[in-house]
Amino acid sequence: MIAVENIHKSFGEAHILKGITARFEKGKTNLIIGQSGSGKTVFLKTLLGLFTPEQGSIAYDGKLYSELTGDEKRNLRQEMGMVFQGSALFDSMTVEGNVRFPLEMFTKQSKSEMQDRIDFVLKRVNLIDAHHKYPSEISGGMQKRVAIARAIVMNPKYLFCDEPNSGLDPKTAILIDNLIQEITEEYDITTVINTHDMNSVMEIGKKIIFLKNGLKEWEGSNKEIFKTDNKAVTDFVYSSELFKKVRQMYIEERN
Ligand SMILES: Nc1ncnc2c1ncn2[C@@H]1O[C@H](COP(=O)(O)OP(=O)(O)OP(=O)(O)O)[C@@H](O)[C@H]1O
Repeated sequence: MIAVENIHKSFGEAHILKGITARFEKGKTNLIIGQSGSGKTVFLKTLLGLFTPEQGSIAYDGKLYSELTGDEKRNLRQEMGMVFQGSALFDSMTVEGNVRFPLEMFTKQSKSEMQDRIDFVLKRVNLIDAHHKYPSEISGGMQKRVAIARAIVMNPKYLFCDEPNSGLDPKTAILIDNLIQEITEEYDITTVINTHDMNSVMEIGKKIIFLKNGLKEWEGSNKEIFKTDNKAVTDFVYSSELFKKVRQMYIEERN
């Protein structure tokens, strides 16, 4: 579980995060949604320890980040997996090489231990025949699977995903969402996902934090988001005609 209290982050005069308090639960897919520029990426990077907030606190499973020693902070970083927007694979490395990279960087495992772990995580993300291919030789959906395999190879307690669906067709996007959800539940990971994708909200939004202008405007689940009368949330969720119709049907059914 990650508990955030009153987080503020500015860049010069620009006050981006204006006092966010939130909890991200273990074994759940926690989604951060909000319009472009609302501060989602800055928030995610702050949770990852890439940005230092000027005010407020973050506790990882009860341990306050500000009270950790340098070694403890390094250990914590190794417990964090990250799936970047656009996969961010190393083009010059094979699928296996990409997944091996964190193991070589951060562990002293033998070659055979590494190979066992690589085989295990690639199988877990349903990539069996792609070990020796290069990123340019596989599809976008397969690249995401490699990025997920690389993110979980160190057995993380925390998994952060920035727009994991960007660039994927809707069907592949749902498969990737479901994979992230299954892995989160199976390994009891605290997963935080930044997304614009309303399909993701509906499919895996077990807990949703809606940001507006650097503040938490609303929180709830995918079931609750359809019932809310919060105008900022409904404007965001129902900006598409399809979702407007879904809401209308929901309201008609309710009456
Ligand atoms: N390193 C930085 N230095 C200065 N300003 C920044 C920095 N990173 C982000 N910002 C500003 O913070 C604001 C919020 O940006 P952020 O990337 O968090 O938005 P977002 O909600 O993730 O948007 P999107 O959905 O488009 O990715 C923007 O105005 C952006 O210009």
